Amino acid sequence: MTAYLITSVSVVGAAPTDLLIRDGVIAEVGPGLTAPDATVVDGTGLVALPGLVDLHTHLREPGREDAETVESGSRAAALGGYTAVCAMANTSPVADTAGVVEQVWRLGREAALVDVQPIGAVTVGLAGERLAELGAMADSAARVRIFSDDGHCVADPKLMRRALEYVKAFDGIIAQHAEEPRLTEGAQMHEGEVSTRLGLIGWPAVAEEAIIARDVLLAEHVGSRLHVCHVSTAGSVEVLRQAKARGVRVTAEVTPHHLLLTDERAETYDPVYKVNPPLRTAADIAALRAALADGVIDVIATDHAPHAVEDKECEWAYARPGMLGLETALSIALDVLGPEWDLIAERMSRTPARIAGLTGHGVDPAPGVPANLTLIDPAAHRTIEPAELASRSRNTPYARMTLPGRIVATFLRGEPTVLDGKAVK
Ligand SMILES: NC(=O)N[C@@H](CC(=O)O)C(=O)O
Ligand SMILES: [Zn+2]
Ligand SMILES: [Zn+2]
Repeated sequence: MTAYLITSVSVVGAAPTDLLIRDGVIAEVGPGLTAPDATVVDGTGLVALPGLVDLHTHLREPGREDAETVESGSRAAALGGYTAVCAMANTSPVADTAGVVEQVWRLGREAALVDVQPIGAVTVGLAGERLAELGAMADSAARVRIFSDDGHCVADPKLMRRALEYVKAFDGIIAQHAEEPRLTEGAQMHEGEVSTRLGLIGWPAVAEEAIIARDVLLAEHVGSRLHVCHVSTAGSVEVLRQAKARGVRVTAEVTPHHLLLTDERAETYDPVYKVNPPLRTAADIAALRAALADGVIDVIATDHAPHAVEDKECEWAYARPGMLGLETALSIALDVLGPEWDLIAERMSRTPARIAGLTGHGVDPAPGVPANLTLIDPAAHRTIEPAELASRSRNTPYARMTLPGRIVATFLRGEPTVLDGKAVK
């Protein structure tokens, strides 16, 4: 194994120091280190963060390898500064058995660009009718701890209750896509002034808020862990704030796009802006940003949702919802939060690693710690060109936008997956 000496790097915003990586771990931290056998990486002007961890990634394999594969999504993740991603279960076949989650886990190991932690489905085929083999997935080689029907809501309260009860035995989590389906039939975008003007059927904020309110009560009743996916409204933040104040075991995520983009994007009729939950209003964005700062929202998760050209470059009504996120998330966080490195490390690495139970991730560089880290140049800017992304899909909402920050290097257990801003393999 090659040793790496990263010189004059700011660790999570602190004064510059050197980091020596040897045998997969951080061997030494301190100014003026020497190591003749090590490859030197000049860290001047760069910030080192614990490798980012994404709680919500769609890798599309098995089933839609034309849109993304475990390998292409892993490469996109590494280029975005990630060292671990949790892969959602809405594949084809659905990841609702030990066999499928083990296949995804194995593909992740083979790609060896990030740690791929499969999420298991809550219900068979995401159909919302009966529980999947949660125990078998938990006991499998993939050691699944997070279960989600993401893409669909576990709408039946009895099933949701049983799922929460079931995973309690192994401290599992149910990650809910909060959408009351009866309130979003035919919905195309956020229900509000813009949807009225455009004449599109709206997806009301209350469809999300009603499910979160119900689920925090169920989680409280059962004493189980609930995670709320892609929180998008100010009202959801208030429900979560109250639940957390009561001590409910609930965590929540927000996506980069819900922190930046509003429903006015729909005026372009460009389906790249179609996503679930939909882009909301400036007031929602303000509430989400405040909740991220004060901890009511625990993490930024990408909801990286690659889609093939034919599923996206069509009429708005027929386009699939979802947008890319892995390669731009840190830049959006930097744009939205500013150089608040400790907060960024907390929301994008330490807390998601803790929620997912990924030991060895989400730990700041220090002697003896697994060398999972990313180096960012905060002063650099880059213009997003969809064709240059590592993802197999092109549906980024940030095309031709100039964003702050550039990932210079990412290390997974001491081996670079990205160097000089380029994927190593
Ligand atoms: N976010 C989306 O709009 N789409 C996701 C599913 C989901 O996260 O609900 C997808 O799988 O494409
Ligand atoms: Zn979802
Ligand atoms: Zn999703």
